[in-house]
Amino acid sequence: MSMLYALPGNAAFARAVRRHAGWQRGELELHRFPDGESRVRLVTPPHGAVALACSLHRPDAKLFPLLAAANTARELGATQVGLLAPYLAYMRQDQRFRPGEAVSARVIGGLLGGAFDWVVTVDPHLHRIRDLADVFACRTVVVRTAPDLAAWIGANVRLPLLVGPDGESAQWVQAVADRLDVPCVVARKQRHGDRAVSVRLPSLARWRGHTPVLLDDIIASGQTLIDTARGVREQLVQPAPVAVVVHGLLGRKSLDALHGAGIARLVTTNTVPGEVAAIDVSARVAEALSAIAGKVL
Ligand SMILES: O=P(O)(O)OC[C@H]1O[C@@H](O)[C@H](O)[C@@H]1O
Repeated sequence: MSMLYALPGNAAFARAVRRHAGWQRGELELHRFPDGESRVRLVTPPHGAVALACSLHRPDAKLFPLLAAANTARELGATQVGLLAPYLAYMRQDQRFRPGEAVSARVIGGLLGGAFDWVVTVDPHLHRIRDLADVFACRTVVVRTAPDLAAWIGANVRLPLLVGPDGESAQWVQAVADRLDVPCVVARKQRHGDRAVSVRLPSLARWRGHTPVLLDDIIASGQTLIDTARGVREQLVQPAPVAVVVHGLLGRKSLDALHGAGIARLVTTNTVPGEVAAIDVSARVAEALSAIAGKVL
């Protein structure tokens, strides 16, 4: 029997995955003490293969409970302990940008790779580090969302022109464009700070009448897509752009700013819960989970 426990905030995604995979629900309780420490309890005794579901948006406070739960599952007899992290944090800090900086992608890979037998995640931000296996000591499985993004665009957007805001987005843009057989362009981005970017687009003149679809892997402050939308609208006044993103790490303020920048509609997958998380990737995540757990057994 395989069991899936959800860390707080992950219940809906875990439920959907369990339904597809036929895994049993494990109940997990998390208590925060007044001093900020936490206590984890696996209310349902673990047995067989165990997975913990925890999307690692705003990761720092989630990491201790996650490691404590993994350790406890193992101590109490789980035959394998895996992590289902629909969003994997810290992949963007993949080099020492300034002397003395931590390469956080390697730190998180070492930490989670040492605690879990395997990790299943969705479209991690792999750029300079090409393969999760280069930073994780355990097995890793990457679920690609291109089929889901393509299906949503195909069903909801008339005459799409895919627009990637920077070179890093090219891998996602190309994969979706190939599936839909639609045109795509990729802009150039310069980052000046956490919330300051400038995006330079190629000429879009030949795509008049197409609906621009801004496509990216992550939306955090929203500035990348805001600046891309501004550039697109200068060239293609109508129809207004839509934005399709894998991981929505944004709050209400950024959402308002995106609509203010003229983005008609923004959708993300449900790797991070939120009001625009309309593209459900739980079925293929469930498939990956069962496949890796089956291999390890
Ligand atoms: O501009 P915000 O939304 O803050 O950050 C998201 C961008 O930062 C990049 O690493 C991502 O690939 C995405 O293009």
